[in-house]
Amino acid sequence: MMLIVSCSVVEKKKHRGCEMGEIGREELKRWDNMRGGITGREEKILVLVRLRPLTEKDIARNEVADWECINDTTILYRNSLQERSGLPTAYTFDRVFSGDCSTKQVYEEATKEIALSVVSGINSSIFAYGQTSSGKTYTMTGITEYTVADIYDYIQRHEERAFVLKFSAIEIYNENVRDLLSTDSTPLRLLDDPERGTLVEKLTEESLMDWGHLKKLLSICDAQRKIGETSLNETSSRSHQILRLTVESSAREFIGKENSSTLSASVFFIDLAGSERASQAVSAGTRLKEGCHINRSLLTLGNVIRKLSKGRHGHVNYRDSKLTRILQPCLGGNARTTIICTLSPARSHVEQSRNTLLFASCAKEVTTNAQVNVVMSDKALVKHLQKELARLESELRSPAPTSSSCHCSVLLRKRDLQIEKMEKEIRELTKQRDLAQSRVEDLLQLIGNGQDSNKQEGHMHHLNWEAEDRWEDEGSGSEISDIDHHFQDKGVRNFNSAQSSHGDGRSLTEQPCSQPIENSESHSLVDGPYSSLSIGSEFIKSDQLKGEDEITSVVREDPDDHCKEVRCVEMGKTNDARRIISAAGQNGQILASNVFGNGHAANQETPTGSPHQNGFSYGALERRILDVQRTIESLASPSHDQSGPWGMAAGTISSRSLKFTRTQSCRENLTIDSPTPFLEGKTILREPLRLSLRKTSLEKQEYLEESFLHWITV
Ligand SMILES: Nc1ncnc2c1ncn2[C@@H]1O[C@H](COP(=O)(O)OP(=O)(O)OP(=O)(O)O)[C@@H](O)[C@H]1O
Repeated sequence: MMLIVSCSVVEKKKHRGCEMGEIGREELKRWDNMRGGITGREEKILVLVRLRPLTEKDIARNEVADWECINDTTILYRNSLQERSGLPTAYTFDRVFSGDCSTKQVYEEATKEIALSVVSGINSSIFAYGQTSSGKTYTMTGITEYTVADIYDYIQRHEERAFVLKFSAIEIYNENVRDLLSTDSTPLRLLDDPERGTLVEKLTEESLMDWGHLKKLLSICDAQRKIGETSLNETSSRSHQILRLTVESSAREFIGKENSSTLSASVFFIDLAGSERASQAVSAGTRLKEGCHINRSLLTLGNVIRKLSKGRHGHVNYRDSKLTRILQPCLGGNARTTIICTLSPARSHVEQSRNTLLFASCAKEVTTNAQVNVVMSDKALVKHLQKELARLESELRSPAPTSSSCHCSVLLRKRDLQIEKMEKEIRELTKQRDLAQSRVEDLLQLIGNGQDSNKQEGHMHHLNWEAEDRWEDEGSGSEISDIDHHFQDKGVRNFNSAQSSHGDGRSLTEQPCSQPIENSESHSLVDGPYSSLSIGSEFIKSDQLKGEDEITSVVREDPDDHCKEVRCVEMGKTNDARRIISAAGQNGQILASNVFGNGHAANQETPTGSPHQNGFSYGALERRILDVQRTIESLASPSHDQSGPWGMAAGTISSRSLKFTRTQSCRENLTIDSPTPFLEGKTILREPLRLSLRKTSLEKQEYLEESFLHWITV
C-alpha cells in the first residue's frame, strides 16, 4: 500500500501526520533543491512554435512559404496581401523554431528541462498541436525518444537511487479510448477517482526492463495507432495518442527503513490528431467521420485552454471530451507542460496556421501547479497509523468532560426542584378545593329548600338529572352531535342543565318559547367559573362576547319542531360574539345559547356578588391542580424534553388536532384527535372539555349548582 504525501499542497494537508520528518525531510529538501525550488509554485505552460519546411508534396503543388522565424521567439507572416488585412503579422512565444531546426534542437532547447522533471517526482507533459501534416508526429516521435534516452541516462548516472519505470499508451479514436499495448480493441472506460483524477480502466501498464524494452513497446504503439491516408498526409494520424512513462525512485540507503520514501511522477507524450478541413483533406466516409471527431475534440481542447487562459475562475468544461478529461492534470493541474505548436509554412494553410497560433497565444497564458509527488512506504504508513491509533485510544480512555453533559445535569437539578415545588402547590390547592367543596355543599343545602318552594309555585325550573339521562337515550337514536358521540364513546355522560323535554321542568330562565327547552347541554362543555348558564338571549351580553373565533354548535330539534336547542362551543380568536340561535321556533326567538371565550370567561370569573368572589372557585382550583399535574408530568417525561423543561406548555395541542366539519344542517362537529386536548392559550374551551370527560355525576351536579348560584347572583 502506498500513500501519496505531496501530490499537491492540499493533499499534503490531507495526509497530515505523514510528517516530513517521518518520510525523509532531508530527502525532500534534496529534491527541492535539485528542482530549483519550484514546489507549489504556479508556472505558465511553455509554448513553442515549430515551423516545418515545405515538403516535397508542397513544392509539387507550387506552395509558397509565407512564414518566417525572425528570431528565437517571434514568427512573422510575410505575405504583403495579408498584411493589409489588418490581421497580426508577428507572433511571439517562449520559443520558435524555424524549418531548419532539428527535433534534437527543439528537445534540448525547449522541452528537455520540463520533460526530465519526471525524475524529480514532478509530472510533465509534452503536447504537439497543429493542423494535419504540420509535423506533430515527426516532432513527438523525436521528443519521446530523446526524453526516454535522457531518462535512462539519468538513471545510469544516479546509482544511489533505485528506479522503476512503467509505460502505458492509449489512443482516442472517434471518441473511444483504446489500449495501444493490447491487441484487444475494445474501448476502455474512464473512471473518476477522487484523489487521482480520471483513470482509464483496465489499462495495460508495462514495467520497463531497459531502454530496448521501451523501444519495442513504442514500435507496438506505432503499429497499433490508427493511421490513414489523406490528400494532405499519406500517413495521417487519425487519433490522439497519449504515451505515459511513469518514473518511481527511492534512495537506496533508505529502502526498507521507516523513513524511506519514493518519488513518483509521469511524463506524458501527447501527439494530437491534426485539425483538418474536409475540403483540403478531400476526406469522405471514414476519413470524414474521423475528421469530425478530431475537430470536435480539438475544439473542446481549445475551449478549455481559452477558459484556463482567463484564470481558473468558474467552471472549466474538461468533461466535454475524453481528451480533455484525460489531459486535465496536464492542462491546469499538477504537471509542468510544454505545448509544441507545429506550423506548415504553405500559403494555402494560412488560415489553419493562424488558428494554431491563436491557440498557442491562449495556451501561453495558462498556468499549472506542479508539485513533487512523494509516496510513503508501507512501513512509514504503518508507523503513522499506529501513532494515530494510540492517540485515539488515549482520547477514548480519558474523555474530556463536555459542556453538554454539564448542561444536562444542571437542567435535571432544576427540573427536580421544579417538581418538588409543584407537588407542594398541588397539596395546597387540594386543600383549598376540599374547602370549596364543603362550602358549595352548605350553599346547596340552603338553595335546595328554596327550590322546593319554587317548584310548588311553578315559577322556578329545577335541575333534573333524570332529564340528562333521558336526553342521552334520545340522542343516541335521533339527531345528536358528533361531540356527544365522542363523549359517549368515552363512556362519559353529558351533563346538562336542561329541562325536561316534556314540560315537566322549565328552563332556568324564563323562555318565551311555548315549548320547553329540551336538553340544553351547555354545561357539558363548561367548567365552573368559565361557564355561563346562558339560557335566554338576555343572558348574552355582546360586550362580554369578545374573544374567540371558532364555534361549534349542535342543533337539536324538538320532536314537534317548534323550537330547537343549540349548543355552542367557542374557541379561537375573533371579536365577534358567538351564540347559537334557534333556527326554527315559530316566533324565531332565541331559545338557548351558550358562550365560551377567554375574555368572556375572565369577566365571568369575578361577577359582582358571584360565589367566586367569596374567595374560592372550584373549577379554577381544579384547573390549577390539573395544570400543575400536567406540568409535573411533562417535566418528568423525557419525551417532552425536546422543547426544554418549560417549553412543553402543558396540555398544548396544535390547532390541527381539532377538526371542524360543517354539515348541511349547519351542525358543526368537533373531533378531538389529541389525547391531550388543550389548546395553548385556549384553555377556555379545552379545559372544560377535558374536565367534562373526567367528571362524575356528583361533580356535574356541583358545577351546575355553582353555575346556578352564579346565575341567581347576576
Ligand atoms: N520539421 C520537419 N522537417 C522535415 N520534415 C518534416 C518536418 N515536420 C514534418 N515533416 C514531414 O511532414 C510530413 C507530415 O508530418 P507529420 O506526419 O508528422 O504531420 P502530422 O502533423 O503528424 O500530421 P497528421 O496530423 O495528419 O498526423 C511528414 O512527411 C514529415 O516527414
